Amino acid sequence: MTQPTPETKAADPAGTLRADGIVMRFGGIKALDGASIRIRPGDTIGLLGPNGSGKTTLVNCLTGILTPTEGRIVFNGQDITRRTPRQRAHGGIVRSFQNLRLMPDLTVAENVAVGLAGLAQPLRAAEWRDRLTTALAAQRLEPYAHSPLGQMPYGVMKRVEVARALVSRPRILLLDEPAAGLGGGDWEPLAETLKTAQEQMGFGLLLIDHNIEFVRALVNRLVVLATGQVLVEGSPETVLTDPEVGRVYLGSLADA
Ligand SMILES: Nc1ncnc2c1ncn2[C@@H]1O[C@H](COP(=O)(O)OP(=O)(O)OP(=O)(O)O)[C@@H](O)[C@H]1O
Repeated sequence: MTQPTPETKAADPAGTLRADGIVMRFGGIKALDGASIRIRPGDTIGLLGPNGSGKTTLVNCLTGILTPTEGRIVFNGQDITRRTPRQRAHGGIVRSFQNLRLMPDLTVAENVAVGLAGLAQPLRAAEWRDRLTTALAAQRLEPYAHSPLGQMPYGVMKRVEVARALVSRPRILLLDEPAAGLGGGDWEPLAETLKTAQEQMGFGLLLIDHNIEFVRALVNRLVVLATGQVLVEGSPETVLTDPEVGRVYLGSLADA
């Protein structure tokens, strides 16, 4: 089995987000049991694991929706374990949600612009427009900018959700199942646009998705959770051929 690599704090570059030894209890349930992860600027990491293994809980701890029972969240060398989601978003830790939180009666551009509403500093009009235009272009949404979102195909809606996260220029982007519900090759435009945006903007990306092809198209490192602990981490090639990962996770996908 591939062992998680011990990583030293001293090696963290500026803008690194890390979770150290996170335990999260919900009453009698231990959703996380000492999980650690490190996301550096420029990293692209896929977080995999069976249903209920703690993936969303870990992301919720990283973004401040949950305060862990034990362990620390550190960003840019500072302990942010008790900071609110809003404070973390102002620092550049941005997420999208597993279920779309879009407004179908507003246009595509208006939905993307919602991502600018919570910025720490109000933007000048020119900068506001520039960010919106860049985010729409990054997700190839210009042709739909002025159309009501509710009339768009599902694949476009998923790209709107990502553009809404990109518009705030994240340093760390956390995506929870961005390709969920995209059948066939419908995930490919999302993977392409996201990859290009990540390369151009240089943010650290942590991605949860059960679509292994989609994840492989985007990430250069995989972390597999099982029962709230990191089972394995490493390159996609190493992790996906690990017998333990096959048994605990990939087997469950085949059964689904
Ligand atoms: N708010 C909560 N209250 C009680 N139990 C919770 C809560 N949130 C998560 N859990 C439990 O914690 C465990 C981990 O859940 P989590 O949603 O993090 O798993 P996951 O790996 O994201 O699963 P999935 O792939 O199905 O989204 C599960 O047993 C779940 O039922």
